[in-house]
Amino acid sequence: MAVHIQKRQDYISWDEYFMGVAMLSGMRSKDPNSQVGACIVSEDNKILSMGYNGFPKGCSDDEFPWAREGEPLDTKYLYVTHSELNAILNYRGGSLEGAKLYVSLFPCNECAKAIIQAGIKTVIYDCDKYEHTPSVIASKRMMDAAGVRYYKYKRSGRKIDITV
Ligand SMILES: O=c1[nH]c(=O)n([C@H]2C[C@H](O)[C@@H](COP(=O)(O)O)O2)cc1CO
Ligand SMILES: [Zn+2]
Repeated sequence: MAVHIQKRQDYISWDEYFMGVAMLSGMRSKDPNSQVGACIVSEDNKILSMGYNGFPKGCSDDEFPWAREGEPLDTKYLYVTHSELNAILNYRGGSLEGAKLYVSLFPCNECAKAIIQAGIKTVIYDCDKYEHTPSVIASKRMMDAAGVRYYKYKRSGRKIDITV
């Protein structure tokens, strides 16, 4: 008689998988203060794109500034591309209509515009450390108006350990 072998039970969930991929992408960031990662997923759970915050192509990580304070031209803010925008721009396959975005930090107002216009319908975020800033308040206002759903990722507490 055939022996029935049960499937593994401790496999990671879709949410752990996609937020894990977003966080892993963020580990590529050179930003000394905030490493942000994003992962765009189709409605049927296929990964479409990933991104992290960094300077645009050709703009050297060693020459452009990483400072948070000082003259505007001497800070990172005028130069850095956010993880969500990078993930949207990295996708060359066509439409993102109806897609989901996993991101380790709540999207700012500029990313919210790109998310809405790209047709992304759901945002799953981890940290919301800038929730009281005008940028994030405006972001939520726009996503509410545009019908983009957003919800906080529920951390499972599972430690995902990969040795590479
Ligand atoms: O949605 C976002 N996505 C994103 O990639 N970022 C990036 C831009 C900067 O490199 C960094 C924020 O820097 P800081 O926390 O030091 O202000 O995170 C920042 C936001 C703001 O919410
Ligand atoms: Zn942004």
